[in-house]
Amino acid sequence: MESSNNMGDMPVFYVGQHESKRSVPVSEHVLQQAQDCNYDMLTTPITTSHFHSRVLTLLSSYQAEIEAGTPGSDLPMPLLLAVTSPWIDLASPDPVIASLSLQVFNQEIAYAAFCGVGNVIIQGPSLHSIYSGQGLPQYARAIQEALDVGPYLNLQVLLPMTGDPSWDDSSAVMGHLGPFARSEYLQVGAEEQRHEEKPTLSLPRHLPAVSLQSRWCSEPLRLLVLPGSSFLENKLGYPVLSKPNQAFIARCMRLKTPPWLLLSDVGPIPGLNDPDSLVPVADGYLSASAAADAGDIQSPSPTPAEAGRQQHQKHTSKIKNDPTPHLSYIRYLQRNQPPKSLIERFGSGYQDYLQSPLQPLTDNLESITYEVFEKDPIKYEWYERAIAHALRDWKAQDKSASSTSGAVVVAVVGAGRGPLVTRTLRASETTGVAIEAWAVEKNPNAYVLLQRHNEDTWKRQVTVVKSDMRAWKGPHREDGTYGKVDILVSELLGSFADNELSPECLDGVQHVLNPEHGISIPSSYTAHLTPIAAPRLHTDIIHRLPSDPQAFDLPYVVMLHAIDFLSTKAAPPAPPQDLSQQTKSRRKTCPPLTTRNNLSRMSSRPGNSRIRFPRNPRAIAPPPRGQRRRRRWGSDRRGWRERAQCALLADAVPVPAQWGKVELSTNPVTMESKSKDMISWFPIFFPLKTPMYLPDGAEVEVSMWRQTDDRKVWYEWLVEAFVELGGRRVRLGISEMHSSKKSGCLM
Ligand SMILES: C[S@@+](CC[C@H](N)C(=O)[O-])C[C@H]1O[C@@H](n2cnc3c(N)ncnc32)[C@H](O)[C@@H]1O
Repeated sequence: MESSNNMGDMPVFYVGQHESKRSVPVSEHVLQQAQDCNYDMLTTPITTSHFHSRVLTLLSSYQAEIEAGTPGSDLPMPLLLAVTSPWIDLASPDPVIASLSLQVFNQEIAYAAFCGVGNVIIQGPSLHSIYSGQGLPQYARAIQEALDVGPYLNLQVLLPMTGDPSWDDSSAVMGHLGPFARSEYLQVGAEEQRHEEKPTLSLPRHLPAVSLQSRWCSEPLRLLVLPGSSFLENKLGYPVLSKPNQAFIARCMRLKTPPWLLLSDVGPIPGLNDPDSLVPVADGYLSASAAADAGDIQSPSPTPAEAGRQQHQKHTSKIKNDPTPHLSYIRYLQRNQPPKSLIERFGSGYQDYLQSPLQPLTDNLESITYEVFEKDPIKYEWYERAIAHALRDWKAQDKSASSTSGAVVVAVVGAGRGPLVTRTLRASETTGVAIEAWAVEKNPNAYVLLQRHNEDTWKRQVTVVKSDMRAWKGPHREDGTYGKVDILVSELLGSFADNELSPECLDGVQHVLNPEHGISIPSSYTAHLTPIAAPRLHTDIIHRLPSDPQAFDLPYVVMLHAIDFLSTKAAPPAPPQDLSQQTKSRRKTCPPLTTRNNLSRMSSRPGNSRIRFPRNPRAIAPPPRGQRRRRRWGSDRRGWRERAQCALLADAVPVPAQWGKVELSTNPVTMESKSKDMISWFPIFFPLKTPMYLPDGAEVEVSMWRQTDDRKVWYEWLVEAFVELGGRRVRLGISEMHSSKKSGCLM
């Protein structure tokens, strides 16, 4: 499809067409017509209506036989030589219906596999079986069996977006086997509920709460079904989607693997009866009025009669010239997606991509890695501001400097290829405060570049030292003594504040700091932690297990994307921090936390931390070093009676560094306001081998240890879940103890 936009920066929509009662077999001609209309995919039923009638006849004669006499347990089940459809009920509590459905299903799968079909869409379990749990295991078993029958098939299970039957827009499938289940197998109340069950699933006309939408975005969503009933009509009678539905689609389309869109029951493929007719291509170029939002999005979903009337009106309205108005609208949405942001463009290859944390202390980074760091459009700018701020303060407060010349001594420790040195020199120039600049780097290859920069760019204003900062004695003076440093600039903040071992490194260089006025930039930093659901990441790690049995015992650096925050309750504001205290110590224990997203702060000090995620978040003072800290969080109430999928413990960190008023943050709650577009750090993700299921409102308690021995540093983590029952706190589950000792960071 041509476009005036740069399509490389736009999400791509793959749109298919589905007719639940497709009468015409999908021939080459049909495919050709669909392609001409600008559809990317087409569904084809594996069964025919003739087959469906045969199964129903078979079932009724079998049931008549049962009524006529008592069937022996050895009576053979109806034998089927057939294929399947959405009218089977794999999760039926009635063994006859379940068995019949399974036979039909297996035939369908086997035939699809034989035909070499790649993707099979399977009706999910009914809402009743989801709610009651009845039949779900046998449904899961059937899917497992299907995977064995067709190991190369992609099975796509259709599920309702919400468990509330009022959201469910679909009409009951004629001849569905479910209602034939015998009453003795149904749980009390199930019969009454069953008429509400809608065996199709789709984007409802009115979306559920944002928290539930987020949950779906964290799932491996492959297909988004847009039934005709999810569309509204605007003033001109054109089908359009409500604003929330547009927003949800836009959000899904920005996922690393965006789902395909399936337009369901929005009319037939046009022009099939007239091979010579010219079918207009749905290219998405709609007039503003044709694509204008509908005014009344509160109107209920149409009844079948309403839907029929609407269908009729469509044919008589202005849109009759567009035989595929729904497709035209979706293509219009595609054309009008906002271009990708800076972070989306930079991070497109990194989204949900698990990486082992770098170890810049043991490994010598390559030039290309430094190059990636240096692409950050914010970090270096903010450092320069902070350094300028510190220099101005120095002058304003008339503090004595550590150099013999009176210049303020600034040392960049861990200088890499030198971007912070350049920024330091620039800050000195703009503030007019003279400095004596030092650059310390242990990577011998980066050291070569630093020397070259000093010759070519910095006009020999910098003294470059090749040394581990822990072994550096400070600025070497002509008389053979070692001086002190006034401002120590470092950038050793890993994803969890210290996976680059900044505590160890910075502890080892503290002795060079001017004891009276010396300051560190950053002056402090804080790690945050929050429980998340990340089913895609979990699956990814499972796939690594055959080649890496320790795959669950490793924290991963990852640009989190398709995840869901499990606790998003508001918490009381944090008490003010004493920044003057923080200027001397770069690692204050964290203040009590509280943010909109309940990200819990952790100190990056070595030692143990125990964090609970409370039902009603409370501020809790940090404990003395080495002791446990307790915090709790509650999982959100989502109005979804099922349990939350899994509580993978979580990252997060963003390590906000703070100098004066300058802060960097990768905390999702504050990053926009503090350092929008910063791309330097991704969070770290602590996986759980066995995901924990959390009912609404459960409490998650996290214990985390930062362990060290003489050689390395590693983490250990464990998660517990609790619920309150009759006023008592009951443990629901506990994870394995995970430990990254085997792949710890070498000191
Ligand atoms: C994350 S990189 C930052 C580099 C540079 N400041 C930048 O922003 O591009 C950290 C640097 O610190 C260096 N480094 C790490 N530990 C060190 C240590 N103990 N002594 C000296 N340099 C160290 C690494 O070699 C690496 O060049």
